[in-house]
Amino acid sequence: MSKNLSIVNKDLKEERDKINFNVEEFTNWFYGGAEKVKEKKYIENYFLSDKDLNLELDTSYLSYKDKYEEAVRRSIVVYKKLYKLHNEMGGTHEDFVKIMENLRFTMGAINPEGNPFVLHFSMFALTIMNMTNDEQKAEWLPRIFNCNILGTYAQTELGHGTYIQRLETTATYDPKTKEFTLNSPTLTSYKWWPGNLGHTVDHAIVMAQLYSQGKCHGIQPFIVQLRDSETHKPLPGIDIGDIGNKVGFQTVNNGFLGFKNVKVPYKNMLMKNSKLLEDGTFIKPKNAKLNYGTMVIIRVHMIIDAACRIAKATTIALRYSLVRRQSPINPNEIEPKIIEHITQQNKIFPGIAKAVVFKCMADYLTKLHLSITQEGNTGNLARMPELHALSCCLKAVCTNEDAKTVEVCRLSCGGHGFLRSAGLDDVYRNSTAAQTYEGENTVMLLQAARFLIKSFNEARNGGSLTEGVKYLFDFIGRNGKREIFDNSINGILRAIQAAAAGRTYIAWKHIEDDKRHNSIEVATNLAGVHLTKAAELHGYVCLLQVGIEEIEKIIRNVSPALGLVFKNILELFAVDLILNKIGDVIQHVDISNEDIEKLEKQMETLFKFFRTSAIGVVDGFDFSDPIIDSTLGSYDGNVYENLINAARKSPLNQEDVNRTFHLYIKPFMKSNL
Ligand SMILES: CCCCC/C=C/C/C=C\C/C=C\CC/C=C/C(=O)SCCNC(=O)CCNC(=O)[C@H](O)C(C)(C)COP(=O)(O)OP(=O)(O)OC[C@H]1O[C@@H](n2cnc3c(N)ncnc32)[C@H](O)[C@@H]1OP(=O)(O)O
Ligand SMILES: Cc1cc2nc3c(=O)[nH]c(=O)nc-3n(C[C@H](O)[C@H](O)[C@H](O)COP(=O)(O)OP(=O)(O)OC[C@H]3O[C@@H](n4cnc5c(N)ncnc54)[C@H](O)[C@@H]3O)c2cc1C
Repeated sequence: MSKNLSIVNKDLKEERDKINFNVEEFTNWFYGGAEKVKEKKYIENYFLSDKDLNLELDTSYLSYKDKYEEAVRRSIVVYKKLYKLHNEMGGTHEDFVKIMENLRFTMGAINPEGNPFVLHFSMFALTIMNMTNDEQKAEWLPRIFNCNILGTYAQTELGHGTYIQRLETTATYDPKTKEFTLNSPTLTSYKWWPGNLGHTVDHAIVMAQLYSQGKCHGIQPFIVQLRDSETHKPLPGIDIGDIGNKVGFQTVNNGFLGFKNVKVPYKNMLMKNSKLLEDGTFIKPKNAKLNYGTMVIIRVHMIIDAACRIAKATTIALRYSLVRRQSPINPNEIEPKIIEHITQQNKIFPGIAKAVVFKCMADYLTKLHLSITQEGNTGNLARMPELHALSCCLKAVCTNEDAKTVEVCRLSCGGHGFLRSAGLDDVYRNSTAAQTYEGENTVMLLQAARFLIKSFNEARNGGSLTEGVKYLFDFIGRNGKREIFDNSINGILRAIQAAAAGRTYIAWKHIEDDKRHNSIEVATNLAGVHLTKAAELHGYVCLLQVGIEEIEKIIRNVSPALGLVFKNILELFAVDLILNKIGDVIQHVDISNEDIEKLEKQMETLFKFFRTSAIGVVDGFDFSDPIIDSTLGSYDGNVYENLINAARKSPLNQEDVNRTFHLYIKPFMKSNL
């Protein structure tokens, strides 16, 4: 960790002196090994030490346009260095991936309001890598990786983001000219939202309804050039621009795009899945949802992003809570560190546990995605629905928890948490954006619920279930009897499983009852609230189940002292979860008031143990000061010095008297109204 060289606040030093495990060992786990930590530090320092970035400039005070221009300038500095480093490292694909993984953190520090090139290296490149045939790969990939072209992923339209079957952009094929003609037939068919589209990129993957031989063949991806390679002027027929100010992501350059008779060559339709013969004959893919593959990959990646945002927010909140003193607990004693207030522990400690469990889930899901993709490459698509359901469910649950936790961290910093310099606002804005992009979270939960209902029917009919939903058998096997609660970690898991299965049953029954008077679709809509609750509970089941399995493995491989910390973290996650979901649990589990009181007591005991480890864990997340970028969360804990120094940098403080005094205030004060 690049630690601040200033003297560490004595309260924080005292906390660190009490840490009873090896923080570095935790860091090595979080980043996947000592070698990876070394790489991360090297890469971080390699980029952040570059004076050309001019990181001294606080971009939050700039205008909208200046912010964008500075973000582009900084990104180019970074990407030039990226290619230099890539060559130095050996220039392999793995080297590139290593740098990009580490840039995830570094880019946030360089462009706190978003990266105007993020889609090029993510959704644009991934779609071309995964949805093209060999010829197309050979044509496009070198140009993408050399940045000779810059691209984005243009799917969402003004009228439709969720129900992508109804996208309106058309691509009509003419076998005589071997070209597609792209059109935006209505205002609502304008592309709207794609990141980096407004003024940055010159190409896009455009999702459009394919028309050939007089028939519509559904949405297909096309590579479309939007701007001239020399002048960057929009090409004929292209109406393009920035969508304007947003809640966050100010420098991501989200854009709009309309087409009027834009010609695209035959070879630009991505042909790995669906195929169009030159004469216009359409050949269906093995599974129509293969064209949704890029969204699945990104949803999987979003779990680690959520874990990192929570890790960052809890690092800020905890460090601040260990140096901030307020309100004596015993009237005659000195004011304690605010972390001594148990409510403050309740705000921050479960968040730290979530970061760890989400990281376990991200690792698990990444491996699952890899194995299901490998199966897919051999033509076996059987597990695609399972992966889709799981990635939708966890994308929703983890980003919802993320936004909630980051906001609680902000509240836990009191007034100072509301300052931009506290560093929580950009984290929150990114968290809340993630609840919407890549599939709105309610919609994602409903997709997961479809899988749950199908699995429930399968279980009722004695069919087979995938591993993650086998708990539905237990529910059906109990035949209406409630699960008996036992206060162990596996007992908590069984209780959450019973709640998830019970809620799935309620939703299923709701649909079955309504089906008598309504279509299945209407009945499903009427059961929507139950369905989303069931999917959410299922997400928690997955998190706890994977958390238990992964943490048991970790405990076997780390020192006993760190093992105890992991055990503590897992229990914190589990007890916090069951207490938060107690209403659902009571409905389906035989749990007494005494059991609940015991859980509440257990939480207090867990807090007591975690009180000494917490600072070690957040230090172990290893966010360097430039990455944490927070007056309240810096390693040295000198929050008051940081706050006043940051305030002094406000543009208003660069002069004693602002011109508005003479222009408006003084005349107003002298006017006697
Ligand atoms: C501190 C460090 C922090 C670092 C953080 C870093 C920062 C982050 C930085 C940047 C982020 C930057 C940019 C964000 C970019 C954002 C991009 C986007 O948002 S792109 C647009 C995304 N759009 C969506 O996600 C659309 C959501 N809608 C859908 O996915 C589908 O329309 C929906 C809802 C799934 C429905 O599809 P539809 O075709 O209508 O399906 P049906 O209802 O007919 O049928 C559903 C059946 O299809 C199955 N299905 C659906 N999808 C899949 C799939 N992908 N795989 C397999 N199967 C699928 C589904 O299960 C149904 O099957 P059954 O009928 O039940 O059998
Ligand atoms: C920051 C950001 C970046 C983005 N980047 C990109 C990008 O790079 N490329 C791109 O193509 N798109 C991008 N998007 C678009 C994004 O993917 C969509 O906004 C998102 O998928 C939600 O779709 P929508 O806007 O149509 O919402 P809507 O579907 O209109 O949602 C509005 C409300 O209707 C509800 N609703 C809709 N359908 C259902 C249903 N079936 N059942 C129950 N409730 C329903 C939703 O739950 C929600 O409450 C971005 C969006 C944001 C905010």
